[in-house]
Amino acid sequence: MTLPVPLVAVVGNPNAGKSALFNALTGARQKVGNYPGVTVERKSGKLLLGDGRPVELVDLPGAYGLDPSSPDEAVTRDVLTGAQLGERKPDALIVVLDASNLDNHLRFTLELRSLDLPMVVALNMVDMAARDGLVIDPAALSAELGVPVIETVAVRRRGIEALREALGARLGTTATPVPQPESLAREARRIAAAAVLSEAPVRRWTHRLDRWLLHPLVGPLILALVMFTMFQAVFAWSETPVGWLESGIGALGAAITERLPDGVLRSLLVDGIIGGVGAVIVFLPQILILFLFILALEGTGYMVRAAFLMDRLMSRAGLSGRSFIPLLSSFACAVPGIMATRTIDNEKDRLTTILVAPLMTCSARLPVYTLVIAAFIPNRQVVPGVGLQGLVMFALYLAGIVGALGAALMLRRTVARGASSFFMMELPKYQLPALKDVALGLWQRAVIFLKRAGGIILVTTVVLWALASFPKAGPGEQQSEVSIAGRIASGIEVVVRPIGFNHDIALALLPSMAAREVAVSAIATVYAIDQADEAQAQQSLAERLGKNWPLPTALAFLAWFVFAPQCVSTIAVTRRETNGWKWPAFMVGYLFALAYIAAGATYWTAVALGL
Ligand SMILES: Nc1nc2c(ncn2[C@@H]2O[C@H](COP(=O)(O)OP(=O)(O)OP(=O)(O)O)[C@@H](O)[C@H]2O)c(=O)[nH]1
Ligand SMILES: [Mg+2]
Repeated sequence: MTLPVPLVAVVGNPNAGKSALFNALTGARQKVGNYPGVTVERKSGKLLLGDGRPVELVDLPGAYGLDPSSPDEAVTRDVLTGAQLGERKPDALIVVLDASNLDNHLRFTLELRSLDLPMVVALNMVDMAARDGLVIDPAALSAELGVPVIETVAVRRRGIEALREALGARLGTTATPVPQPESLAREARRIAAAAVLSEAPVRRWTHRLDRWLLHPLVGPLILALVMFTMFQAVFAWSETPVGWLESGIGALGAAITERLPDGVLRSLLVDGIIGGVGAVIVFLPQILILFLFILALEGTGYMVRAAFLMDRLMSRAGLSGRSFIPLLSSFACAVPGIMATRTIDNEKDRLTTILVAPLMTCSARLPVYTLVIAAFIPNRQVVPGVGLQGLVMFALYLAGIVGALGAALMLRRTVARGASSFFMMELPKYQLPALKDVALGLWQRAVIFLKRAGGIILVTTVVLWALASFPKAGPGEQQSEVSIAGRIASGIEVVVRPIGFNHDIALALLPSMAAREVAVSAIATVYAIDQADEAQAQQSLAERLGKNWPLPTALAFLAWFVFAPQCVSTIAVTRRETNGWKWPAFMVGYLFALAYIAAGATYWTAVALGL
């Protein structure tokens, strides 16, 4: 009977280059199977040491530590502790580290040391590190860790021979037990710092910044502060350009009114197109300011950090960090956001992300929020530098995010039950955003917005204008009551009356299914058609709203727009991405229910508070 050959496991963080190293060491002598009872692949191969001794090498799934957060990681832990069915306990380890990610990867190495198995460290990807201006001293690292450290470039087969030799020398020896440090992360950082000979300034900067920006407590606070500043700026910086646009559009309407005789054509142009579409176009500066922030933050490398910070929170809601980018793009529009979920390979993760994406506040809601806020929330400072209006806007965005996390949590427990996957992202270096990229991004945003205004918003507004203009009101009748649109609105009003909505809102709800901004253009158009006298025509839309709507109604309207699935394109793309009507129907149902409840609760709370 022959003794089994020694078993050596290749371990390390995901993407450290384990498989590349495994391939370089074993060549074509590989066997692929499955661990019994789980769908995790077992890849093993034969390796001949320098003296001809054979060794069986096994390529383990990447892991961040011995505390598993996925089935793959559980297999890694079980193999290492000898608990895995169908595997014997390894006799030695090859620990693979990504040199350019040293402090992160060393954490796992330190944890592995507690297994008391002989080990050899492969300091892999030194080519990438060198490219980034990072030089590491393997001898210093070896002295700190108390194990041999070999520099490798797995994909170029560099260091493979040295690694084989070191393994041969190590195999059969016993590891000296080392006490576990109190904090793995701190010890990993200390060792990494001791082993780094030189670092390009940008890497050093990145590390220093990340110490604060990714700090478990300070990091989220800074993120909240950044978002908060963004919404303050949306109001504070836009005042002047919005004023210009408003007076330009006003002047255009006045000029046409002067030149055309009173009639259907003039009403179409002035009340329908200029009044309606113009009411939406004035929000261009705000949208551009919002995207200026988003694009600049992306350009600096901060957005990925934001995703990293959100990952922990999202995993508690049953979403993975992979959902962050789709959800982030949903702040622009849910349609590209939902399409971006294709990168999520876990079906349940993907479905959950699609279903909650519409809760992220898309830029089409911005005009609605801004209009109502401008009309009802006084423009005063809560504390110096912090405006109340920006604060309310921040709260509305936050409500969407909290709603999404809550909904994800519910969905994960019910219709989208299943394990979620874990995801670790590469953090890029910080840099100044490229001016050209930001400018180009803003330009694209402006074009998208104006195309919407000239396309779907224009068409819907004109249709609404027609429905709101005919039949003509007789003496003593209100046009907005007797017109076709008015009658439809009166029907809808019955349903939405209990949550505090009025006739104006009821009228805006249906056309704003085409595009959310139409809520603004619809109200503007109906007011324009309805205006009884010159004095009213002089008032801005916000002023008129402020006079006509009770505050609880306005707040309920805002709450509605946080949750309502008010957009047919989103429903259509959901149908396409989920291959059927089941999930879009479900989405529309639960979001309308949520919106109705939120608006009702807001209204009745506001009424009870005597607002
Ligand atoms: N430049 C460079 N690239 C490498 C090196 N080693 C691996 N890579 C590349 O890094 C990527 C990840 O390598 P893998 O070998 O798949 O990493 P892994 O550790 O097996 O990853 P998981 O199995 O997902 O945990 C691949 O694209 C490799 O080609 C290296 O030394 N230098
Ligand atoms: Mg691998």
